[in-house]
Parts: sequence; structure tokens; C-alpha cells
Amino acid sequence: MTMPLPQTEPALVVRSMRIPDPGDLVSLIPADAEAPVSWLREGDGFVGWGTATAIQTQGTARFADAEQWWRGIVRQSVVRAEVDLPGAGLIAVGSFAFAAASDAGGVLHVPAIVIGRRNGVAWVTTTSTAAELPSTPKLQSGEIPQAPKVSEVTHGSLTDAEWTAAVGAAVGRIQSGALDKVVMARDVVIRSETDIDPRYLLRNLSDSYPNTWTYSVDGLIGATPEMLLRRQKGLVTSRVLAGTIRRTGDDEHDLALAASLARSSKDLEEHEYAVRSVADAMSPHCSSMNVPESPFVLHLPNVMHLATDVAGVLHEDVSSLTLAASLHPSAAVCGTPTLAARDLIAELEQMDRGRYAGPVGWLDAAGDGEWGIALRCGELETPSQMRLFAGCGIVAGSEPESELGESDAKLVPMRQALGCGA
Ligand SMILES: C=C(O[C@H]1C=CC=C(C(=O)O)[C@@H]1O)C(=O)O
Repeated sequence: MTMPLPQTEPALVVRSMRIPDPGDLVSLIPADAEAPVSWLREGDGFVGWGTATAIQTQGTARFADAEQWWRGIVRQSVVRAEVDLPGAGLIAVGSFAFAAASDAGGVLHVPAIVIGRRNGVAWVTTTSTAAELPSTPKLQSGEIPQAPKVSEVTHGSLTDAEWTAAVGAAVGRIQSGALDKVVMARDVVIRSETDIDPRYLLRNLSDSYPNTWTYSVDGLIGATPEMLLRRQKGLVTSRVLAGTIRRTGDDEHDLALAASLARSSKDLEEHEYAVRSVADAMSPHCSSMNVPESPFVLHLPNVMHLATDVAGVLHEDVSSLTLAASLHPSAAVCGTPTLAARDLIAELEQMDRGRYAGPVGWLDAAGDGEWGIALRCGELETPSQMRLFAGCGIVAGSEPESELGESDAKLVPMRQALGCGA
């Protein structure tokens, strides 16, 4: 069911001003910030808080309704921007459920305050519904956020043994020819004696996983290495990941493992489905495309992935959000063929993925923006409880026990950020 769209969107007044470099962005988020958001990589990106306006959407129309609402906002807004960089000016951050049937739906949120930095240029954007230009807030680093006190870690919808059996069933379906690939995910519930401070997680994730995109949108927090798409001035790029090997911590051994990953026929097959799904979904929007023939190995502190950077030149004015809707769900998080994989996920996982594995990111008034896939993440279900998610691509040659180990490795970033180990 789709929620009715508001009849009139508020007229926003937006101002972006250049500021001296404010240092670490996460530490600028106040302890009592309402709706903190972030999008950070290698120290650049933005943080924000407060709500100028927002929309929640539902169902199959969750992307289209959000897009329509955003166009109305853009039409009515007055923007004065001193800075012309991606992320400056009027932006909305958002995240969308993996499945149309999920109650999580979608959210687009225009923060009242955004502080950004890119290539050494920093800015603050203030957005309000008042008629006059909003004043620039005083920025100061807040106190150091407290670590949560994790008291319990339990399995979510399935025990390890049940999940391993479900993966075995998926392998059986693939071997019987019903489909080629499916991504099976599991969840883990973390309870803390104290409230979980999103700033504590963002600090840990952005320090420990600098080459990922560290995000926080509406209680969904994580550090994804996978960029569903970036649209910037007519060019669209995507970083496709699929195929994984765990790191050992021994650099020499890890290099040998990276070489074996690059030769593994099981992982190359898994990767090829993901690349093809992205390239096929992108091509109707592009006049030309570059799809590399073989992947490279992306090194992260916990795992290594097969990775391919796909690029295209857009031949139509389609926003980054609409592109995200047409690329989602790629075979990196769903499978091949898409519909068969989606149905098998609903049958075997026995959980609502919520916004895990859906698009998460931001867009601006021109439709440019960045949408990652919400991986290596957790959703705050209450102030002191988080549900973490991780999944693995399954093909005919997959072994359920080793997929369980791989999913554990993918949970490491969030578990470490929460202070409850690897
Ligand atoms: C589904 C996840 O990862 C995807 C992205 C990279 C590698 C993957 C894999 O090797 O299975 C998955 O396709 C996850 O982290 O939950």
C-alpha cells in the first residue's frame, strides 16, 4: 500500500556557505542531534542532522513516489549556494527497502543542517521552511561518544544450523536448474545495556574502513564497499562486488588468497552474474558504456572482493534515484534470474531484510547523487538494540559451511564498531 503524497510540498530556503575546514566531520554531530545522517569516505562527504522535510513511501512505488515528491520540493525551493561541489546545495538523503513487500518502504529526508567537505573545500548548508535565509549554525566538536555496553548477541530469524540448511536447499534448487544464483542473507540481534550512540559507530566505521562509504540514514548505519551508482553530470558509474575471500591478517598469505580469488571459477561465476545485471539495467539509459572484461580484487580490512567498475554516458535526463530504482536489486544482493531469486529469498530466508541490501545514499536538485547498496550494516530497532545483516552469493558450487564463515566475516565491521568482537 502506498501512503498518499502530501498535496503541497513545503517551499524550502536553502543556503550553502563555504567555511574553513572543520576537521573531523563525525565529531560535529551534536549528542542530542535529531535524525543524524552521514555519507563519508576517506574523510570527505557530509554529515547532517535535523529535518527540514521528509517523506516515507511504501511498496512497489516507493522509489517513484519519492522521486515525484523530490521534484516538487526542488521546484519550490530557493537555493543560494556559494559552493558548486557534489553534495552542496539542496540535497536529500534516503534509503529504501530491499523488498517491495517490506514495511520499511523508503525514506527521503532533507536535513536542516549539512556540513560537507570535498577535495579540501568545506561548506555548511542550512535548509528551512522559513521565508528568510536561515542563519549559519555555530559548529563545535561535541563530547566523545560513549561505547555501547553489549550484553547479548543472538541469532535473528534462523539459527546458524537453520541458515546453513537453507543455503543447502538453495544450492539444491540451483543444481536442479531452477535458477543460476541467489544471495542468501542472515540477521543477528545485538542488545546493549546502554543506548547505542550512532556517532560512536560512525567514528569506528569511518576510521577502520576508510575506503568504504560510511552511512547513517534514519537509524540504518553501516559502511558499504559497494556503489550501486554515482551520477555526476551525465556520467554514471557503478562499483559491482561479488565473490569474497576472508583475510587472515598475514599480508603475504592474503596476497596469495587474492590471487586464488581472482582465479576461482565459483567466485568468477558469482561475479559475472552481478556485473551482467548492472550492465543490463544501465544500458537502456546510456549511449555508450564501459564494462571491463575481468574484475580486480578490492582489499578491505576484513575481506577481499572481486570488483568491477562499470561506467556509462547517460543519453537521457534520468535522476540518480530513478537509476537506483532500475538497477535494484542487482545480482550482488538478489540473484539470477531476478524474479526466481527474489521468490527463493522470500521462501528460504524467513526474514524481512528491511532496508539492508536496498539503495542508500543521496541526490541533489539536478538529480545527481550517489547510491550505495546498504551492506555491512545494522538497523537500530530501539535505542539499545540493533539488527545486523550479512549475505552471500550462492551458486551451484557453493558450500553452506563456508558461506556461514563468509557471512560472519561480513558481520565483522559492525560487530567491531559495536565493540562486540569479530
Ligand atoms: C550481500 C552481501 O555482499 C555482497 C557484496 C559483495 C560480495 C558478495 C558475495 O561475495 O557474496 C555479496 O554479493 C553482504 O555483505 O551482505
